[in-house]
Amino acid sequence: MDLQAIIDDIALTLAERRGEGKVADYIPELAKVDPHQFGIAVTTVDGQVFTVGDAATPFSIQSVSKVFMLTLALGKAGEGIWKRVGREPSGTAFNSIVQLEHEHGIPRNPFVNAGAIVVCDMVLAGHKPKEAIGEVLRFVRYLADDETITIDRAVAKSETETGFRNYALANFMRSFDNLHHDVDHVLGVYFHQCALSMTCRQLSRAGLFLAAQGADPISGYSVVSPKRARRINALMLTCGHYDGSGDFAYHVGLPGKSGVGGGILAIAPGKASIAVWSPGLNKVGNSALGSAALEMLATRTGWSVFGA
Ligand SMILES: NC(=O)CC[C@H](N)C(=O)O
Repeated sequence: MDLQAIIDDIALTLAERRGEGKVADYIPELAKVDPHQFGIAVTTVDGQVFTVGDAATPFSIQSVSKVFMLTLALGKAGEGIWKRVGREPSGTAFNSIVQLEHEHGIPRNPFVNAGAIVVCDMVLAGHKPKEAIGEVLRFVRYLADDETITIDRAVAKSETETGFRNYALANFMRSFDNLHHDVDHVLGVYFHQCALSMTCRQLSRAGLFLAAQGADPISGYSVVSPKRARRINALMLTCGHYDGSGDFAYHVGLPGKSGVGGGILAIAPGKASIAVWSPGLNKVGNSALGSAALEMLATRTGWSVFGA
């Protein structure tokens, strides 16, 4: 299979649709991003990397970071985390507050904002916010084997100034005792993790352990157990695209996690880790062209967890 030819052709086919969708303008800093950008990076489990388009341009990974935070929290607190956050698809928007009241401050899953905020609270345990942010950055640099990855302070500041809904979610959960630290501290960690700035190439490399039973096939280091990798993939498949998760599974058939920066990390277990980026979002807040590109890639490679 000629992966380079496949992604070259996908980029060419989608060229005329560049700019489709709407950038996430509720975060002022993200509203400035040129919507015509588009990139794909595929890192295979045997260590080859294929890229096309703007795969070397850093972008705000936003909620894709929730996969790495969940991995960290599971490492720290183990399966005990599931007492404070669920594992079911939400069927609601990523920043929805309605379910939280019915479900007594326990978010549906770790990938909606409320769930990710609880996960931040877990990672914060025993740390000052700065140390927790440092831990996240170190972890992602380690996974991507790239010390140049940074957090975009302007994006973190922009969200701190305008993240009213996230403050509402956090305060609400605090009232149910499902946050154990200061709301400002927890959100400080949350906004900085969302502001991680990475290229498609770095992101696909960072996700590779999930395609390889939890061990980095390039360095040989174990990141998580095979069972844990399988479970994180299961959550990405069922919850990684919010109320678009069913649609993504139907069209792409791979575990995936999206972010409002327009990035998507998709995992083809046993095959490859794929990052796509295009800032224009569809109605549910997932990259419009990124989703289309992944559907084409999954179709042409036969990479689907539901059979070729
Ligand atoms: N879906 C997303 O990427 C949302 C993340 C964003 N930082 C927010 O909290 O709204």
